[in-house]
Amino acid sequence: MNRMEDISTPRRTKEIIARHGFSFKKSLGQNFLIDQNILGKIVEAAGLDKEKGALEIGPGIGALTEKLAQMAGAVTAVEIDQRLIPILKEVLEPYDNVKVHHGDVLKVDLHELFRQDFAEVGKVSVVANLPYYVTTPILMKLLEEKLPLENIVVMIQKEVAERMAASPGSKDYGSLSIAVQYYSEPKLVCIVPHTVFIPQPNVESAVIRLAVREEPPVSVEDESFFFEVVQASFAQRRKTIANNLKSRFFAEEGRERLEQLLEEAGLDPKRRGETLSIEEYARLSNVLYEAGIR
Ligand SMILES: C[S@@+](CC[C@H](N)C(=O)[O-])C[C@H]1O[C@@H](n2cnc3c(N)ncnc32)[C@H](O)[C@@H]1O
Repeated sequence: MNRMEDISTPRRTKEIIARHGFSFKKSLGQNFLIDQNILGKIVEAAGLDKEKGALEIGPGIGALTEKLAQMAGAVTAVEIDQRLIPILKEVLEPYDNVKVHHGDVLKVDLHELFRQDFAEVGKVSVVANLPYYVTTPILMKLLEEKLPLENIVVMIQKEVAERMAASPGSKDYGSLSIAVQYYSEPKLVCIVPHTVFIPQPNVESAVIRLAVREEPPVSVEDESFFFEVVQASFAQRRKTIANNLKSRFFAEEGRERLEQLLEEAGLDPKRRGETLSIEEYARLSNVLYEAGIR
């Protein structure tokens, strides 16, 4: 076999897997990419160059890592499956700008990792074909920890991508849309067919790009209270905001006080959580917070 053939070609992927006797673990969300076109779209969406860094979560056998190594100045990949570490070492050997760490990304100190691995580069992107069983915790960790990121380009389950990018009033709009949009500007890059993976997943996939904001789009008195108000407002989607907030915050204060505060925030108590914009949630949480509601 020609050693220069890309890791992601179906032939080379199958050869690497067979030679190492690797078996896929469904529980780790192992669906490897075997399509040059999709890999190209993912890498292009991140806008990498040799001055920039890329953090990959879950490199698998290195299909995407190889493309990142060709485009970025420094690449760091975190892989949970110990069995993949020697394979990655072997296949990525031609690239001297790649570091592979064994670990669970949810437990890794990412600020420390950034200090160690990205000291020499400017902006950093997260680029990954994420394990679908932990997509939301991984993305929320990346966003909440306020890492110095330019953007996050990830392949995820299509429904989750649609929820992240949804606007008020749509059926997909919910607390995940608001959390993601508080920290970033999401944009769907493309929908991806099952055929680009081995093994093929049972769900549809999409690539999404989150342009990380330097500042949130709204000013809130208390971030965690803001997110609590959002969560509470969507607790039961069919209920009005007044009814949802009543159950969560106004057990003692009473309905009248709640309606007074909603009016102060300029909100009709009969509206449902899915119709409120992020600005309206900010106004609402600030009014409640200043009134001493917790
Ligand atoms: C969908 S596969 C993507 C593999 C490869 N990047 C590709 O596109 O072919 C997800 C990868 O994430 C790894 N993984 C799963 N959970 C992880 C975690 N908590 N931390 C780090 N890696 C994880 C899996 O072992 C697997 O290699």
